[in-house]
Amino acid sequence: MAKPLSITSSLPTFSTTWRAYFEMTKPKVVALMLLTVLVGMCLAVPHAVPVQPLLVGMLGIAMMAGSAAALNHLIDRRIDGLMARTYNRPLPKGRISATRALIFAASIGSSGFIILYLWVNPLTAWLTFASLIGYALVYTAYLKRATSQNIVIGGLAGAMPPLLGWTAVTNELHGHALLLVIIIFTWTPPHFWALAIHRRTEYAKVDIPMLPVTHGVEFTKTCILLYTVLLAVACLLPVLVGMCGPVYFVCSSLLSTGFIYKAWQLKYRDHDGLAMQVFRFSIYHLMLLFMALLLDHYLWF
Ligand code: HEM
Ligand SMILES: CC(C)=CCC/C(C)=C/CC/C(C)=C/COP(=O)(O)OP(=O)(O)O
Repeated sequence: MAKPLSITSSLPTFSTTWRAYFEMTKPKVVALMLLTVLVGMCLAVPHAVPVQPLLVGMLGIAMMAGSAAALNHLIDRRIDGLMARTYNRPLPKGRISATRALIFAASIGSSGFIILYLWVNPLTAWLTFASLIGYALVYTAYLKRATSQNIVIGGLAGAMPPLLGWTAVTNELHGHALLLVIIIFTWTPPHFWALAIHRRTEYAKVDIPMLPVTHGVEFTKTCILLYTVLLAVACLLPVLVGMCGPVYFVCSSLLSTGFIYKAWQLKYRDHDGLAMQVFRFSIYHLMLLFMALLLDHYLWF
């Protein structure tokens, strides 16, 4: 017997709509960014971080990063709808309209800016705003479609969070914070190009000039390997300037060795699945590296 037709089951509930908005903020990416913000805050002062910049700063930066991510969903809705990895996102699936997405991004972005400006400091508010523009407009709307170096240049916006954490607490720029930015900046290409190798046919289909599409898989694998070596050098800089001690040195050396080994395997051992292994490894690498910075800081002082 045919099942009775349910009208209500196809209507969006409060919880599915809420989940769709949440999904647009790229919560897992923003969560890892917030860890790097926290580390920037903790390393900025030898004592405990004051509660106000800690909580309010994290909230404001999270809101503006979430807004940048929602704008990325809005700008990319057409190509997202054509790629297997992204076709199910709220905008291409019609779970949220473009107007509502824009209102959502503008609301959380402007609220985040006001929170940072009034209750943290204007320097952090403006730097976070620059990161938002860098990711949502410069990278997404322009670089992504214009050059195979899109994520190298655009990666600067995603690398900013530890500096934002630092300025939230001190209200000034410092060379040590820039070293943390350099680490994420050199980490981004191997992080993303590994995924881009795996998804190259989809990027080619929508005419996005990602490196494996424009320069081929072998060249991209070589670049990934070179960037993991560059990243290993960048990871040593905090030790060389006396910012970090032996705990960080040991942990970061192990992580660098692991990442170079994975990238080496990707280049010289041809087997399916290695690219995604490198991508997943990159996420654990960054998370553990920043946890090591934190551990070292509190054991060192
Ligand atoms: C321009 C720079 C970056 C690009 C192009 C990029 C690209 C990507 C892409 C395409 C994914 C999606 C993978 C999927 O849907 O399965 C992803 C996942 C991820 N990225 Fe990045 N990324 C960048 C920077 C960053 C930064 C700075 C962080 C953190 C500090 C980060 C953390 C993550 C995490 C945690 C995931 C996994 C998310 C999940 O499992 O849902 N990424 N990245
Ligand atoms: C204010 C501030 C700190 C801003 C940072 C914003 C932010 C969330 C950056 C994340 C970088 C990222 C996930 C890029 C992927 O975009 P993509 O379009 O290449 O990937 P996609 O196809 O998965 O959307």
